[in-house]
Amino acid sequence: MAAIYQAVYRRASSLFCRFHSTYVKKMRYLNTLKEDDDFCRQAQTSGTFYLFHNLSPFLQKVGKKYLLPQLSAAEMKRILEKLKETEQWMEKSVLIGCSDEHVPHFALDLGALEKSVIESELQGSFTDLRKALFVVDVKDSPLLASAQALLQWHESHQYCSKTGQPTQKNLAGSKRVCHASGITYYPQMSPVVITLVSDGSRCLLTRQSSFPQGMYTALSGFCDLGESVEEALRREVAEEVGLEVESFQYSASQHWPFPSSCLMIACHALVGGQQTEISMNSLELEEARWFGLEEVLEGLKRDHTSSKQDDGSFLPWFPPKQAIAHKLINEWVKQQTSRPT
Ligand SMILES: NC(=O)C1=CN([C@@H]2O[C@H](COP(=O)(O)OP(=O)(O)OC[C@H]3O[C@@H](n4cnc5c(N)ncnc54)[C@H](OP(=O)(O)O)[C@@H]3O)[C@@H](O)[C@H]2O)C=CC1
Ligand SMILES: [Mg+2]
Repeated sequence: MAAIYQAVYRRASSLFCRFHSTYVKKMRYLNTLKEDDDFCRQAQTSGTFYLFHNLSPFLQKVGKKYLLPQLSAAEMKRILEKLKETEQWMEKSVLIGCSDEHVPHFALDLGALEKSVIESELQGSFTDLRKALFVVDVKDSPLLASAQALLQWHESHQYCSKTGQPTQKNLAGSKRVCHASGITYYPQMSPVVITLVSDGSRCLLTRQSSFPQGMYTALSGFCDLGESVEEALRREVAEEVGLEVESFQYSASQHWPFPSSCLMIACHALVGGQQTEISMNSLELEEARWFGLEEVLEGLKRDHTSSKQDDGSFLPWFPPKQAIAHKLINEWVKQQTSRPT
């Protein structure tokens, strides 16, 4: 009985919170969808769907642009009918957001179904995320990354790690439950500190051997269990380049889906003017060096194609604006150019 009252309460509060801002109403609506399967099932009939196929998002190329189409529930049903599948498939979707007008958005992976039929029917193609993320409109990248990450999490958490029994997704896909052990599993992100180290007039950028040739970025590292962001930042800078951080400042954070979901916590760090000699951990890094303002300004003008020189060498370039390292580097340039001379 309590569950019914709870559901009625939630619906009533979401309907009568007219005094709240659009944002608050939106967050409360999304929370109700996550908590109330019946409410979410009902909402699906008026929702929109982003399609994936084995974790590759469906994109449509229009001219030079790559669009991220949203299918209506009716179009979703038509596609499933064409594939001779039942509407039940829609319940395999996961909630990834909603519009200000409370139209819920879902992501659905049709990986078990015939890809070519869907692509020809919808006039587009399923595209690897590592490409898709950088060709869609930059405002769509975070949604694409989180949708794919949530679908990937469900795919890799089909069984309870305690009982080995299958786990069940709730309608919105915000959790999975093992009914044998009663354990609830929630999607996780691994916290990573990414740090642009500066000595006041230079910034320290690094390369791993796995990076595209010529690309340098800020150093980064996963937080160990039990570590604060501060402790992880100091440890990673000491571990990777042998320097001691004197002070640091939080900048911003970002969900990053590669290789699996990380929460990038971006900071600027200052090292003491005297101890700036880098001792690089060559197990982790291929290169780590100081960059002056001029060299950074030049690098920001390049990308992976213009970096390559006629003699086969590569001039430094930096991650694109979809990566939070780009923001750190631009903030450092602003700091440098606004310093009193
Ligand atoms: N968005 C952006 O601007 C940038 C994002 N990144 C991302 O930051 C992440 C971390 O960068 P990286 O420098 O490689 O990290 P680290 O410096 O921590 O080194 C990677 C090592 O961390 C360990 N590790 C891997 N996964 C995890 C995990 N989930 N939790 C704890 N430890 C882990 C592994 O060590 P072992 O093999 O010993 O287990 C791995 O070899 C990467 O996913 C990278 O894609 C990096 C730079 C820029
Ligand atoms: Mg690292």
